[in-house]
Amino acid sequence: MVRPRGVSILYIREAGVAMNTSGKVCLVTGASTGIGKETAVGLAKTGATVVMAARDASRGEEARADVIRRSGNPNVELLLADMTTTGGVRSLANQFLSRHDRLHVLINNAGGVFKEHRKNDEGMELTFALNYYAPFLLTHLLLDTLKKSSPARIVQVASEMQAKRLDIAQLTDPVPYKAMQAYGTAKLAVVMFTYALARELEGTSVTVNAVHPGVIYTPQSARMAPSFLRPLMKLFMSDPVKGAEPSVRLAVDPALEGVSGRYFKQLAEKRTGAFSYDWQQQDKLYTRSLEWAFSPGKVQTHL
Ligand SMILES: NC(=O)c1ccc[n+]([C@@H]2O[C@H](COP(=O)([O-])OP(=O)(O)OC[C@H]3O[C@@H](n4cnc5c(N)ncnc54)[C@H](O)[C@@H]3O)[C@@H](O)[C@H]2O)c1
Repeated sequence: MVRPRGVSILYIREAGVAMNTSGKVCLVTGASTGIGKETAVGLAKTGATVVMAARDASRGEEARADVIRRSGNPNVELLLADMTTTGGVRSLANQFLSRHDRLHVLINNAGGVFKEHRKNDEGMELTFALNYYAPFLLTHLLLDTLKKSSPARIVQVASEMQAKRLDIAQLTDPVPYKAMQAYGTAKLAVVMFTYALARELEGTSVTVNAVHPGVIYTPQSARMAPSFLRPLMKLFMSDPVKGAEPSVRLAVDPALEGVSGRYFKQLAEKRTGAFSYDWQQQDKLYTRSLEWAFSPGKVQTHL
């Protein structure tokens, strides 16, 4: 492995924490733009090997070169996958495992809103597939490796925009489809998954936390608004460097060692809605998701 130029312990000014991550491997999804790309820069600055997952080869390569240039760390890799499909997520896990037998930090960052109702080949609506199911599946495909590498951390990039409750029977293909409602439901599911997984991982040294990155001007937030409003949004919203700070901190701050099953609004721990803490609902969601992922014949989504 090539050592990053200069130092192995860096002071991360943005996150305000000192850490040594050289020799550690971090995987960041949705790393070619926005918060994910800045998270890759932040982690690369700590000296870690950073594996960036992206969908598009040329955008991904461009982003990788930029992360190397800005961090001074040459140990930055790129993997390609479309995370709206089960095959894409499995391919990402396989590509990762064919290169690495250790994973210390998994940042499930890829996300977005599909304005139109679209489904993947398995009949799963795409906003749900990308924001909830992809992180669920990827985490499980990499869980043994995370355990083997522990202490290890999983960071789920959620959102403040969480639905108040969810109906498991309606999850995979909500009808009628309302884009922001589907996004809020998927992000609630991510938070509930975080709490359930933290319980599953009790007794191990693998932690999992969810985070709201703030209100950040990125390609995704820009796409959600009419073009005439974008300059104004850019003026009043935070930039992606700020949006990456919470993920970087949750990934590597030594003060958070052992902290698990929590939700952070930027850098502060917060409570989420009452429904998210209902462990019976969490378990229902978890069990159903395991069936989609690992029981042949049950991947079809109408339940
Ligand atoms: N920007 C905000 O204000 C805000 C607020 C709350 C939560 N978030 C969350 O932060 C995360 C990052 O979003 P962002 O704002 O940086 O937006 P972004 O559009 O810059 O980043 C999203 C990333 O996900 C990737 N992605 C999208 N579809 C994909 C697919 N099918 N396969 C693989 N990768 C795919 C994109 O390539 C991109 O790199 C998302 O999970 C988003 O929901 C953002």
